[in-house]
Amino acid sequence: MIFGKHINKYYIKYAIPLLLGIAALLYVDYVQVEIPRIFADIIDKLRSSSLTENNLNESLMRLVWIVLIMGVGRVLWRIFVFGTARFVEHDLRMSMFLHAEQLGVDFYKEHKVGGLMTHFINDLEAIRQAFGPGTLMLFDSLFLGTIVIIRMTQLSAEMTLIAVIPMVFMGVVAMFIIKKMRLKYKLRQDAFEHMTDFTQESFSGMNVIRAFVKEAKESLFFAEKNDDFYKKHVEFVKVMILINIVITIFINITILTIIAYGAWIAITSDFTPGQLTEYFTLFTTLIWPVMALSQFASIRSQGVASYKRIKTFMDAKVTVLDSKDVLPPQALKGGIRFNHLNFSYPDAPEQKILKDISVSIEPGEMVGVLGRTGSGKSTFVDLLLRLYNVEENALYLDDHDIMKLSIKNVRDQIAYVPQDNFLFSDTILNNIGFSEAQMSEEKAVYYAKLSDVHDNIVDFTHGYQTEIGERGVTLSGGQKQRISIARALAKDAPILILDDSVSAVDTKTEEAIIKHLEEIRQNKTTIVIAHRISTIKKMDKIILLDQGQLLDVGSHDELLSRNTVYQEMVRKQELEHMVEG
Ligand SMILES: Nc1ncnc2c1ncn2[C@@H]1O[C@H](COP(=O)(O)OP(=O)(O)OP(=O)(O)O)[C@@H](O)[C@H]1O
Repeated sequence: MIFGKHINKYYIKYAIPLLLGIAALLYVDYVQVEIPRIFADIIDKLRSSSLTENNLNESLMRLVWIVLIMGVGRVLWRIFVFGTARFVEHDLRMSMFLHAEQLGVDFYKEHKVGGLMTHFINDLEAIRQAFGPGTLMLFDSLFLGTIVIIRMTQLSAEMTLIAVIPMVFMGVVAMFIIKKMRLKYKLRQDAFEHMTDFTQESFSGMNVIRAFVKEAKESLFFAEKNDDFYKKHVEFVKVMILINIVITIFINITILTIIAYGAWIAITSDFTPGQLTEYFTLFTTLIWPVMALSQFASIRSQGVASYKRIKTFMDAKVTVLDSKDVLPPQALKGGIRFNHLNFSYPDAPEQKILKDISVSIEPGEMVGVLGRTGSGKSTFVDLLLRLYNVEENALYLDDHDIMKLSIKNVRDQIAYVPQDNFLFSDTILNNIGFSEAQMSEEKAVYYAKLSDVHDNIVDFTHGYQTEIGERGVTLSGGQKQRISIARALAKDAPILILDDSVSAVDTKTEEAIIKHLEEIRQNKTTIVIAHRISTIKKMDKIILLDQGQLLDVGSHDELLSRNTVYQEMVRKQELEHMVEG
């Protein structure tokens, strides 16, 4: 059993199956205690030669019934308690994923993917164990332990006192060890997280490692993390073993005491051999609740440590949220206005990335964004996607302050080709059709042709059904870029943003794509970040950024006639072009 604000709701949601499971468990415990009594009865009747065939059959029938009830009961509590724990794990994983989708770019900058994966695998498993087997062990040990002790006390209060005193000592010692175990488990999980982080990053950067011939160095680093995890794991296991040793020692001491004391009272009093047998059987039945209690403590301490880690993740603040006075969904025409906008990234508030930007883009305009590397071009478009919060009245979509529009509303109206051209490990068709539930191949072909990638796709053996990524083909940088463009075009949104998205294609392909954009994006706003002036030369407007400042806005001819920085850029690129021949 484990409690916490992210878990408590599941006790209510799954109260019925949980209660049914616990009821089945308690009933099994209740009938189970009857077994020693039946054996004692048979033994005593045998000793006094009063056992008849009828008596024996009756006792055997009772035993059969008890075994049957226990069998059915055990299946029931497995289904209800363990099954519920699986549902809880499933639901919690779902809400963790939903939360992960809400968390902002700043969170993913701070937390590594490998570590987050540990929450979704190991920590959830520890919580499931605490919720399912943990709950079962707690109820089982408390209820079975109590009824066994009551029955043992009825048989011999003195002997029960002797049996229970070591158990109490054992409980106290175990409590100290369990506290230590919780700490060791946390250290083990942290070490595991570091190892997973490192592994994930090494796999992602395998080509860089190979290119720099750094396999040996990486192996050494990995060995360090692996050794650390091994040590932490062994330390944790040592404490687990210690607790088992303590329990075993105390139980054996108690068994020895009971045998000696039981034999003595059997000789000196009217305690019958049947009663002594029942007492021993009850005591052996008591071993399970004691073991279960210690296992419960171990499972729970792991569950609590894992829950704390998951809680930190679940409590991570979603910083980009809809404002309280959010407007109802608006159909946007594609007008954009920056109004003296200043922007700093949340993790570096002192460093101004965009400074006093004021510029307007009319609906349907095709706009190029140009600037040296690091001048703030990606930041400029990221703000349009509402990936970050901006000051009020600093950025407008049509006539609406972006901060007053719902995030969904904003993002629904924008199609985006990211700089890294991320594609999913799925078919090409599903990648192009990402904005729709199920895009027809015909439609995907239309957009692939516009992005000049159709001919490449049909060359693959499985065409549009070709799997991309780990399980499928590896695409070239240019192919990836063009599939990303097709995916964005297929969304057919009022605003389209291409963040340096034609850099990996040759000039001819680039020209073809831009021409297609001009044709199909009439009356829809298109923003293209580029490094090559040739990409944006013919656009309605070019926004020139430099060190986060808006240097100039105008057509190619206007900028060429008045802006020295632009003139210099044109001159340099013409020279490069000539050198490339
Ligand atoms: N998440 C972030 N946190 C802090 N600073 C950032 C973050 N992302 C970018 N920056 C900084 O903001 C500045 C502008 O970056 P941005 O990516 O917008 O430039 P860019 O013009 O698109 O560059 P490039 O042409 O190389 O893509 C850079 O100095 C960069 O280091």
